Amino acid sequence: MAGPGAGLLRALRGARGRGWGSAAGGWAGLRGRPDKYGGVSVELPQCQPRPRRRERAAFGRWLRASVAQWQEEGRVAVWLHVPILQSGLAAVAASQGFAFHHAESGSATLMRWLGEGPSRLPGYATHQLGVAGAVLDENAGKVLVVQDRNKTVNAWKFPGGLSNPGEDIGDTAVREVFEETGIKSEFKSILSIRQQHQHPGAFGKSDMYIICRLEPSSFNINFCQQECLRCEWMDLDELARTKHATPITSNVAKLLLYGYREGFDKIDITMREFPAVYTGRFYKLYHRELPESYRNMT
Ligand SMILES: NC(=O)C1=CN([C@@H]2O[C@H](COP(=O)(O)OP(=O)(O)OC[C@H]3O[C@@H](n4cnc5c(N)ncnc54)[C@H](O)[C@@H]3O)[C@@H](O)[C@H]2O)C=CC1
Ligand SMILES: [Mg+2]
Repeated sequence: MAGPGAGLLRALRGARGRGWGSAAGGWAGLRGRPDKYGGVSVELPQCQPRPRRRERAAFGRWLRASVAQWQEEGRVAVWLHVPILQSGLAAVAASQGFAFHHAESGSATLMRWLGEGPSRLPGYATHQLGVAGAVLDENAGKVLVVQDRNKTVNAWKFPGGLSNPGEDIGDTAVREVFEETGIKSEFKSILSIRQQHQHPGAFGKSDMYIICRLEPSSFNINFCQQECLRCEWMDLDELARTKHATPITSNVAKLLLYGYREGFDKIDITMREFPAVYTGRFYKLYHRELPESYRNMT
């Protein structure tokens, strides 16, 4: 058979080459992969075109029989990974008690709890992370501030933005400051963390907003016209007093001024890096200064 339907039919006929006459149709060859929590995970094949009524009906029969089998085996949950072009199968699964757990650009993951009592399956991402940089020129006592082009109230704030997947906090601050203002800088510490729920800019999810202390290594502003209306080096003392700043910016400006005058050790949450035991990667631990005698305690 030629044409775009060939891949789908081949995939659906499965490893054993069973035809559409059998109850499960081509899905008979598809197997679930057990996970360590007692659940089972199924990847539906990537194939085109969209499933028609006959394929959806065969999938529904296969799913019903498979779920009954997994229940008999004592499995507590089913995870179903559905490629976006097969989204019609998500509707079939929904009619059998499945619900969306999360989606990436090319696929959706559905879940169904089979265990006793209410579902104990964990939710997906609950927060987005925004990071801003308070870049302080210590010689001049000036701090870098911007006004957002897309906000109705033009209050001063620190340049910043959303973290990319897999990006460290300090790297987001340095990148966003450079993209929005053209200023190069180095991460020194975390100054504050704001958590806000049901955030309109986070599609109703929670928002974590971290402000870092950065040290500049360049001083000529070349700000992004799309994102910013204005960008300036402002006296830190003035930023701490002005009414034309967002409340978080005002509070952190006061904190930064206190550290500038009395010593950054009073305000800094610094970072140390450690090897992660399980993944073989490194993680970053942020905390207030810990004296050497405590660090090396055994
Ligand atoms: N209190 C403060 O001083 C402020 C804090 N924040 C925090 O900063 C972080 C986000 O910083 P941003 O500078 O906003 O991020 P960002 O610098 O990564 O920019 C986000 C971009 O996405 C665009 N965008 C956002 N939603 C969109 C949508 N629905 N459709 C089309 N385009 C969209 C925006 O116009 C902007 O260009 C958050 O954590 C937020 O809570 C943001 C503004 C003020
Ligand atoms: Mg921004």
